[in-house]
Amino acid sequence: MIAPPEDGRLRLTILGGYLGSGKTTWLRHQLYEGGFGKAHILINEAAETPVDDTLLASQSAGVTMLSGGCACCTGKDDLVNALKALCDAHSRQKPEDRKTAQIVLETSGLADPAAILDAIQQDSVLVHHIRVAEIIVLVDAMNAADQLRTEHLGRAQIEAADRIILTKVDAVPDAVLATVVATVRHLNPVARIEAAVKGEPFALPDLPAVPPYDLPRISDGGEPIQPTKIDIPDDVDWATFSIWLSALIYARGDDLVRVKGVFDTPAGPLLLQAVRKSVQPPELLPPEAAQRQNQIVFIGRGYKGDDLRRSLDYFTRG
Ligand SMILES: Nc1nc2c(ncn2[C@@H]2O[C@H](COP(=O)(O)OP(=O)(O)OP(=O)(O)O)[C@@H](O)[C@H]2O)c(=O)[nH]1
Repeated sequence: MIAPPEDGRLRLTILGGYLGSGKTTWLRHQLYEGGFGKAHILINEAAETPVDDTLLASQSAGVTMLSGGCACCTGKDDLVNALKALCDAHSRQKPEDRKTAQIVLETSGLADPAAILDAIQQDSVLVHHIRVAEIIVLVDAMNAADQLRTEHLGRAQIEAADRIILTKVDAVPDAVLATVVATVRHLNPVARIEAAVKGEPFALPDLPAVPPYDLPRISDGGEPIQPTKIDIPDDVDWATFSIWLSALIYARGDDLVRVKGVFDTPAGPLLLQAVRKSVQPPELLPPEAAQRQNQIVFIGRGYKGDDLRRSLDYFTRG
């Protein structure tokens, strides 16, 4: 998609990418560097998980959480209404502020950016007030092989992009990176391909010419990926909980695509997360996140939420 010239409409950037691909990390860095000016941020998380707004609030003009489901399907109306509200506010701004105003939509990891673009273009009000400037899609170089072989959505996201940013390139050897680049290029021959490490731009090295991953034919009709939120009891024994969580991720990491939780600790709210079997170092959050503590969200397929709850209960209570 080629962005039309400036025409007084409010500029929107759609930031997509599969679950855990690094969207919040990248956006945080861009906002810190002033990359999107003082943009208004719309966040649509797959599981009402509770942290991205606190991570992004301080560097933006404002943050709106869209928690009524994925913005490309069940949450489409919420997205359209939120965009209309922002258009209203934009039309009341002073002319000099209107020129620089913009929106960044961080989609849920389960959203197809093409469907979001379609929803905007199909709305007779939005199409006159919003200009979709760019669709940026982040691709996790560490997990791309698994995701692209098995997830139809991962491929659809890449196909929809104007710009693709490969993330976690610090964690993969050049041989893997070369195959990821070849695969992304095969899926979307026209998008610009860049790379980043924890949000910082990273110059791609000269990579050998290699064939793309062999991608089997898959349909998008498989078992849907679902979020399950579990409240962790305040009196949980943390050592036992950690063992349970590690064992669960080790045993079921291929089904649990994403795990994200915020826990109350004496040092403040602590964010714990994993992308498939890769558990990330814990991160202390700003104190505002404290109201959402002791909740963990699992996003995946092939298990029932109640089974997870029972397993945790059994393990931690003996
Ligand atoms: N090594 C490495 N880790 C990264 C990089 N970018 C992100 N991460 C880590 O990957 C994990 C997921 O990053 P997020 O930014 O939360 O990903 P997301 O796409 O916003 O996740 P969802 O909103 O749940 O889909 C975090 O633990 C990040 O620290 C990177 O370039 N290198």
